[in-house]
Amino acid sequence: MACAQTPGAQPALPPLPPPAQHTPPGASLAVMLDVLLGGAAIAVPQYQNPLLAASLLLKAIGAIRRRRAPGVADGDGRADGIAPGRVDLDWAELRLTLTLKDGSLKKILDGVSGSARAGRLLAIMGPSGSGKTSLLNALARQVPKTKGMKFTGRLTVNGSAAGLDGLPQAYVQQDDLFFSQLTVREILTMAAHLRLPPSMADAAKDEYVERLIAKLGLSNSTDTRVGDAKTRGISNGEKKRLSIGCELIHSPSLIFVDEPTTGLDSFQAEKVMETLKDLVRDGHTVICSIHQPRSSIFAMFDDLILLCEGRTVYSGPAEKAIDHFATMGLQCPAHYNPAEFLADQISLDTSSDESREKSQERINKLVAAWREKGVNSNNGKQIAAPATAPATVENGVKAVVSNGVTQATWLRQFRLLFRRSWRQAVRDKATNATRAMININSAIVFGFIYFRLKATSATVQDRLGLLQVSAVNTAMSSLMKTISVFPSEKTVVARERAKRSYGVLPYFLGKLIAELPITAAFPVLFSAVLYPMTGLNPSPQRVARFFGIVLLESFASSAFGLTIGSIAPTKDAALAMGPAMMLIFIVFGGYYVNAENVSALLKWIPKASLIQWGFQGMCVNEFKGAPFEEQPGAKVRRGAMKDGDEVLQWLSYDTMPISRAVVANARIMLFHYWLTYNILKARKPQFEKMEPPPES
Ligand SMILES: Nc1ncnc2c1ncn2[C@@H]1O[C@H](COP(=O)(O)OP(=O)(O)OP(=O)(O)O)[C@@H](O)[C@H]1O
Repeated sequence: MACAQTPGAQPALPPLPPPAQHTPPGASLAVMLDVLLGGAAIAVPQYQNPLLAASLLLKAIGAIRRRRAPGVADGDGRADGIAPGRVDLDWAELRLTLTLKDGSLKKILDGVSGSARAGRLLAIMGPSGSGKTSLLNALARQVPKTKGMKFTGRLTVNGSAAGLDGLPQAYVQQDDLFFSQLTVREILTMAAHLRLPPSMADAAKDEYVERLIAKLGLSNSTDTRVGDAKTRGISNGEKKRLSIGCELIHSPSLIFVDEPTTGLDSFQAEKVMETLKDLVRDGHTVICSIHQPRSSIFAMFDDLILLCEGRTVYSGPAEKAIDHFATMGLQCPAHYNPAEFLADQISLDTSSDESREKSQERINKLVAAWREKGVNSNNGKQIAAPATAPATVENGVKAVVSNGVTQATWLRQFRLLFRRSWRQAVRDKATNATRAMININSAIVFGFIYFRLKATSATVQDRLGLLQVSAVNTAMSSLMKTISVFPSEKTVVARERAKRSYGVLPYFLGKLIAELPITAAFPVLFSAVLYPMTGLNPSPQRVARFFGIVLLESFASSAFGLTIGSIAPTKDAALAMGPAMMLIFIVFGGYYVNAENVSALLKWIPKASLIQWGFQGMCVNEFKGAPFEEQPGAKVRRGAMKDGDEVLQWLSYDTMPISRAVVANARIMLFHYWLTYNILKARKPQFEKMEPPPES
């Protein structure tokens, strides 16, 4: 017996269109697209209603799933049908244990068993920390590699463990990560061009994206940028649907969705769940975790797993959960949201010692009862309700359109990723304008401090100070720009790489080349304001060289920032590490410490200091062969230097050509690019391997 709906709950959703008719395999891709295009002609007016639009997503995906393309030759490995077929997932005795530093064992998942059926929406519910995400990770075989973690259990697809290999699956993570300056259409188009078969024409991919946008209910936001904390973009619900859309590009059989409604208002949450429900109706196997849904969302669940402290409390048809609790003497009051009731029963009440004890006792009883039931009925394996496959689901596993791994050539990947980096870099006008202002302001401030310096012995200290300040400012502003952006970008890239959407090299090269003009613009701006104000050596050749030295130092610093950003686990960590390390390079930047006097142990630091090489290059450029002006009537100070060469002698730079500083900074830049590339490559997301349960 299910609880009655909560009064005031959302009105019933409009009925969904019936699932698309099953078409026998062997139809062509052109036919598939035809259906998509033709279908859209009828459906377009309905997209004004986002609920209907979301529900229609099914038809598009379904059409792709069920028909084959003429453009997709059998020879490319996707014979007989684009679509992944029916996938039934079963698992038993899943255990995730973590050995903590003190030697104790933390049971994250404690012998969880269950199943998910094609054409049924399975929800995993439980209080925070109960293991919902861990179970999804385990089922997706994406348990992040962690020291001390052990992952055991049995997992089968359509009754076979071998079915897991190459299974087209999608995992929509809880947080929606995108390049913020790209629009909805651009993001989906890129995903389509990377992950759909190359034999499908570009125009067809674009058309497909348009249909997908419409059916995701994103038509009104097609050309809206995703946005970020600084710039308002699409709503959170739209972001979630965009995440789902990106994962659906390759029409996966199995879809995992972690907390799809978290952070959404009830209307948006319902729309997202409708989208999932539609996919289920088409025969996809959808498993989602959810915290505490409203009753209308609970009513969409076909099957339910209740987790508490990593243990199963219930696993079976959603509508029977209340009955199961009733047999334990836990009666759901009338007119009460069943999801809320269930959540209350399996939550630990920590408000007082007494209530904690009482709730813990109740939870233990529920776990024991379920274990007992499971052992008696299924030899320890709780299986969800026998699934009735919807009429549209084909029996047996069919070949797939794509397993989501990139299908694009190296050059294609590079072009797509270059374009994305370019758009991300140039469109962020607010950040670029702020950086430009900061550089201009710094140049004006330093320009006034060192205003119109004369080329005399009296200004040697000022000029050295100015050159050191220029080297430090160039390095710091480039470093900060990079480390404030790259760690977040790295997270998006790591996620995309986990899906094998593209390689590191095309991404990294595309990024470096696309960002070249923006990386160059700010130091050029800084120098263009500073140089004329301060009256440094006005010879055109020296001016050009100064700009070149600053530019190269800026690139080297940006490359150093990439290394920091790739090592640091978070943006905050990068922001702490970067300036602290740069401070060492400042101390050994040529002005405060003479490299010749440094102990053997520290000799490498000035050599690695991009500031030192920048400063050295600027000094040689400014002083080499530069006579000092006569100062009639001025008192000649004791020890005053008579020309620029003497300054360089004093600095121990007299035998150094500018080329040495240039080559050194170029080497530092290339070294950090190489290091970053290798760190990115090595830091591929790694997952725990599932081992069989100990008893088998
Ligand atoms: N890699 C890990 N290292 C340490 N503890 C972990 C790890 N993974 C999971 N845990 C712990 O396992 C428990 C379950 O975590 P999980 O994220 O699966 O819970 P959840 O039900 O999804 O929680 P929420 O609803 O808050 O997201 C938590 O106590 C969590 O701290």
